[in-house]
Amino acid sequence: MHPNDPRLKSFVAVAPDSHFPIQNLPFGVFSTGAEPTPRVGVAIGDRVLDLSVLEQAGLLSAGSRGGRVFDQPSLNAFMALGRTVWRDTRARISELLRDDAPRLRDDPDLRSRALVPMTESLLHLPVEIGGYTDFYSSKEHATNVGTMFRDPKNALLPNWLHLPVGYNGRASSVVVSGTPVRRPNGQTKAPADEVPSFGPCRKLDMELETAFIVGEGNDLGEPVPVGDAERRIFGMVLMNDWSARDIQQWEYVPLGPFNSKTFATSISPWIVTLEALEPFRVAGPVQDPEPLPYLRQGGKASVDLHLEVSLKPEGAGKATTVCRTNFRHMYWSMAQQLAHHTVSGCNTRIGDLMGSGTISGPALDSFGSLLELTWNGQRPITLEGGGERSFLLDSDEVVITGWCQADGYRVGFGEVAGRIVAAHPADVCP
Ligand SMILES: O=C(O)/C=C/C(=O)CC(=O)CC(=O)O
Ligand SMILES: [Ca+2]
Ligand SMILES: [Mg+2]
Repeated sequence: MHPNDPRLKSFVAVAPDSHFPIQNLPFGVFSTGAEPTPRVGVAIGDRVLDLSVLEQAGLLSAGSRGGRVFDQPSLNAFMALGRTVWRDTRARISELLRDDAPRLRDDPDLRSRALVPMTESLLHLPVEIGGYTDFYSSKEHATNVGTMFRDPKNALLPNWLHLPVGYNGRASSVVVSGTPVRRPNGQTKAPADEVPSFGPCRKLDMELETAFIVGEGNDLGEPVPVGDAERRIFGMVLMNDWSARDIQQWEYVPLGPFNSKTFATSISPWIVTLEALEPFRVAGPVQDPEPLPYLRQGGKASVDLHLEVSLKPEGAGKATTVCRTNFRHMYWSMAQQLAHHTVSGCNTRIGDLMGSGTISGPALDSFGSLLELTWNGQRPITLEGGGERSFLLDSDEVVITGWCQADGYRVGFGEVAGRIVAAHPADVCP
């Protein structure tokens, strides 16, 4: 049976609302208190399947030609083996986890070493990220920000419908879910101020995004054709592109965001493979005007991926869901983003992270940032259990989650979470 077959069941118990049924099998890097060396695992129900244990037991042969690939602190070595190996490995893992497969199921010693409770696992950044690019591919988001930051009458800039706008971000500050996020200090200047001042960001925001991870790079000078782009994508994660709006608004002209987005970018720890997302592929929005030939892509360019953002102040009994939306609203696809990124001859490398851009939908509660949800602070959000928010306060926690819904199970991403910690005192900063 194909590993995406809805009839598959695992001998590992999987709750119906779990994000990690046997049809998913996302890859990540984890460690435990008992074995603190990070290694590669796959999520199944509330367990992590330790691929380094299976590899050592001779049950996985992915790295047979290139040494051990799962006994590694990142997925880069495994990704380097190429797409056929990614697919064969996922199929092999699926076989080993099936409820009718005795090899792992009936070996209590191997099972206890290979299946680790997720609650006992520390999840790490799954890949070594050499480069990080962030796109700007939601038409609704670009229209909203253009309206607030620039000219409501010309909210969408003239290039926007012709190319997937993006900028080169900062790979060094990409962190895994759960890492605290320190409020940045920086320069700001409100329109009424005569000169800029220095201090903690007062408009700290989140951005709901997904990102894809390049699994096969391209050589310098060799663009990736749009039709060849998807087979190079290993998989997707959830991403929160934390943004300091007051710093951004002053600094971004004319080269784009700089310090306002480099203090942290959080990603979810499990990489959901493009293969697992295959059953949920859908067409994206109609593109009018038709893009130039190098960006033309037919077929199911998008994914029906439900997304939610919640906000929880420290000590609050309950989180408030502030956004519900769907990845399928995105105007520019991942393949178009990669084709455009490389059309100049720019090379990409295994492990490069490509952010989708903030994912906003058409409805008022489907906007993917507080900037849009509160309309730059003019319409604060009411929190469950009292209080309101325009932008993030210290100790607030933001959690992004997302899943594809099948009949009776979910192929999900887990979550990406981050809590805000107070800025360093501005007077001790240089
Ligand atoms: O329109 C602007 O000036 C800025 C927009 C953003 O901050 C969004 C950005 O980081 C790209 C995105 O996430 O869509
Ligand atoms: Ca962004
Ligand atoms: Mg960032």
